[in-house]
Amino acid sequence: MIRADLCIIGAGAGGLSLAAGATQMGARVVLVEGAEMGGDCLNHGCVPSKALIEAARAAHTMATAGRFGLAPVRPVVDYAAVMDHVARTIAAIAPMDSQERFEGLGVHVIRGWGRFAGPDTLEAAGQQIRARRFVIATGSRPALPPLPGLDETPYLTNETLFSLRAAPAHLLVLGGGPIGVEMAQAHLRLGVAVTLIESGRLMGREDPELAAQITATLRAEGATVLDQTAALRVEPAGEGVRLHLADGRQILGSHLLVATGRRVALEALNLSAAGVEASATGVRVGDDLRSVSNRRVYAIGDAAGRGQFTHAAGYHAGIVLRQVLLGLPARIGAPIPRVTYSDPELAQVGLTEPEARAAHGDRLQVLHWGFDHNDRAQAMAETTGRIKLMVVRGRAVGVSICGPHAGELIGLWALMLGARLRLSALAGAVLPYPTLSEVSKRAAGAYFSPKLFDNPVIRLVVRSVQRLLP
Ligand SMILES: Cc1cc2nc3c(=O)[nH]c(=O)nc-3n(C[C@H](O)[C@H](O)[C@H](O)COP(=O)(O)OP(=O)(O)OC[C@H]3O[C@@H](n4cnc5c(N)ncnc54)[C@H](O)[C@@H]3O)c2cc1C
Ligand SMILES: NC(=O)c1ccc[n+]([C@@H]2O[C@H](COP(=O)([O-])OP(=O)(O)OC[C@H]3O[C@@H](n4cnc5c(N)ncnc54)[C@H](O)[C@@H]3O)[C@@H](O)[C@H]2O)c1
Repeated sequence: MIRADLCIIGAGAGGLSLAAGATQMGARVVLVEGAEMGGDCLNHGCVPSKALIEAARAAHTMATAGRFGLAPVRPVVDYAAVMDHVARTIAAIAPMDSQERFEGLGVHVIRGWGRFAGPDTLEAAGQQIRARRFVIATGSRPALPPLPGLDETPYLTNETLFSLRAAPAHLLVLGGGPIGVEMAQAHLRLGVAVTLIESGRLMGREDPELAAQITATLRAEGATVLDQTAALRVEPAGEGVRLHLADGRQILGSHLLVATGRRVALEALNLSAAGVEASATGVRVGDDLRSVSNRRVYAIGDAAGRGQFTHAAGYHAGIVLRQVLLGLPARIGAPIPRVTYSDPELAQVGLTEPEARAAHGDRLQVLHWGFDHNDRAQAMAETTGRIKLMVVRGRAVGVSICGPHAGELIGLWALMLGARLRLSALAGAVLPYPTLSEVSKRAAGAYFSPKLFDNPVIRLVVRSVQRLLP
């Protein structure tokens, strides 16, 4: 029997953050991992997808160099070599998440699938772990749609896509969320024919106007985007797959990528033995991330059902660390930004315009600023997109950005919303010229422009003061 203060199940983004913090603060920590150290983000998620996107961006820059007066070249793509870049990127980051590093920090790492044997006991790799507190950090897996024929048809998910060595001739992407959109555009730019099939609206969670910009860009780059399109069934067809659509059309592709959402990975845990309640979206927890039915148990990251992002998992780790190590209260509540790494990028923090309108009605003011009015974006010849600020009484309640490096720009707004800063704080700040960050300042400034300019009272005051000045 191994005894510990804290037993963490899952060595992904959330579990590793928590293990590193807890052991360095003096707790006895056991970390249980059934598959690869680093979890989804490192091995099958953020890291490989962003490495592929960067290769695709380089190809796109070459192909569109004409905008800078350089002869555009359509690059010869060595898909296997691109996947080597993806593998090298994972390998470069992996040592930070490795068993050796965590053992060096003092964590007891057990490689095996964890399964509860009671309210305070977990079994893994033939060992029993009794801990004061357990943290479920088991992440999520691809959710497969109930699509007739899928079982008999070869298909890819994010868990197998990055192992391909030859470029698909025609990639069918089922699902137009962040995974589908990012992987569709990356493949398109690497010379692959892409058809994206989405049953609803592409990027359905995002601001409709900005999401439409992404759809338009994908189409302009050559993708076939079939939104509001239901797939009826799928079947193998020679070396590839045939998708039957509800409208009677059939699409033939060489590969099918299923990107229709994620389901939390809780099956292996035998939660009932520990009396831990869960739903389809995750372990049932309060804002303190503590199980509502077993107070020894917490859940973080995708398993907590409160947003599926690496930075959310890291944030959750901090919330639990405070409670289980120091016995202090802590609750989630910070605004969690999200970014889809399409080009242009689509970033969001707080409420979208429809959400803000529903919550704040007539008190809502929506301010815009276009990247076409930004000098740096002009120099980069990347002027597509805009920032939208949802403002209530001088403070932003939500920010949506579609444009170059939107993911870098949204960080400032996560701070503005999290610290409840007024727009005047940003409008009064001096930002370097020429930077993309000026779109944020100009949008904030737009809140004050009507109050300062075209204002008869201000004009009267200025005229009076001017008469008095020597
Ligand atoms: C293609 C793709 C791209 C993504 N891109 C981004 C991005 O750009 N930015 C972003 O913020 N997020 C991104 N995400 C989401 C991000 O990967 C997840 O939100 C994040 O990995 C969640 O971390 P986690 O710690 O909850 O789970 P994971 O990182 O999934 O780790 C869970 C770990 O638990 C292990 N495990 C499961 N069950 C057990 C068990 N019973 N016993 C022992 N071990 C177990 C698993 O093997 C796994 O290693 C992406 C996801 C995908 C699929
Ligand atoms: N850049 C990032 O931060 C990033 C990137 C990738 C993934 N992620 C995380 O992973 C999560 C999962 O991503 P995802 O894109 O798989 O899921 P998602 O749930 O965000 O999107 C899935 C899409 O598939 C569609 N769909 C579902 N069933 C379908 C069917 N049968 N036919 C056609 N379309 C169908 C849905 O309408 C939806 O638009 C994201 O929500 C996000 O939290 C984040």
